[in-house]
Amino acid sequence: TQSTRPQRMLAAVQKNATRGDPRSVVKAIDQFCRQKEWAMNVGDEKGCILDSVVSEVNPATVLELGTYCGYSTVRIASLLPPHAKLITLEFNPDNAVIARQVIAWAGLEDKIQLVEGASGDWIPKMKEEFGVKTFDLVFLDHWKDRYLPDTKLMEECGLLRKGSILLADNVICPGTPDYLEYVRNSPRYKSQYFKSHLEYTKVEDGLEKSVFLG
Ligand SMILES: C[S@@+](CC[C@H](N)C(=O)[O-])C[C@H]1O[C@@H](n2cnc3c(N)ncnc32)[C@H](O)[C@@H]1O
Ligand SMILES: O=C(c1ccccc1)c1ccc(O)c(O)c1[N+](=O)[O-]
Ligand SMILES: [Mg+2]
Repeated sequence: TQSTRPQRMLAAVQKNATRGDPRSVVKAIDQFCRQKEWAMNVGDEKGCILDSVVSEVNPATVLELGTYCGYSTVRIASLLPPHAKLITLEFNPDNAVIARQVIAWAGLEDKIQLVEGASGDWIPKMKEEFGVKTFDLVFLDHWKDRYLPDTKLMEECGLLRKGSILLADNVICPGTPDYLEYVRNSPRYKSQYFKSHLEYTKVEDGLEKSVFLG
């Protein structure tokens, strides 16, 4: 039977990356996506911006919306301080199966909790299920029409504190116009655009970094 792109991506990781070496996993996936098949990972160019924001925030608690195969999950977790925790949400079970193996290959299982299910269902349960108070950093990279409703939901559930950082992928391509308008015009956020390109292409895209002001 025909394999899927995530399965072929995992095979490339297991073939070309070193177990326990997160950076080699990131490199193997980027090589696969540049040389073999495009895939919707945040990628190497925007990934460098992601790295710089993670390093600057040095978060103890991170929420990622949209795991896919775990590329950005591994990228973020590899930069976290000891005892820091990353919760990543993925509602496609086939993707979750692959992501768990990519995360294991990188040796980052202890820092990452992959939760299978929809963000809208799980965000209201974060406190009771995972003992989370607030998130220091949220990486938004799931379906683009969910960025705004989930941001409002996180506000309502008290998951953001003064200084929490939202980092959103794809604000230009495919685009998240309602989210962008909200974080750029709301008095509750201070927003900044990081111009870049759609992963593995020359098409313009970028990340929007928004600080929650409380
Ligand atoms: C662009 S991919 C994530 C890429 C990943 N962040 C990376 O850079 O490697 C988007 C993923 O979000 C998942 N997704 C979309 N909407 C979701 C939702 N509401 N809750 C949970 N997962 C969702 C999709 O199944 C898909 O795997
Ligand atoms: O929506 C797409 C998409 C649309 C059409 C075909 C393939 C992907 C996409 C493209 C680049 C991204 O970085 C990304 O996060 C997504 N996504 O699905 O969330
Ligand atoms: Mg994306």
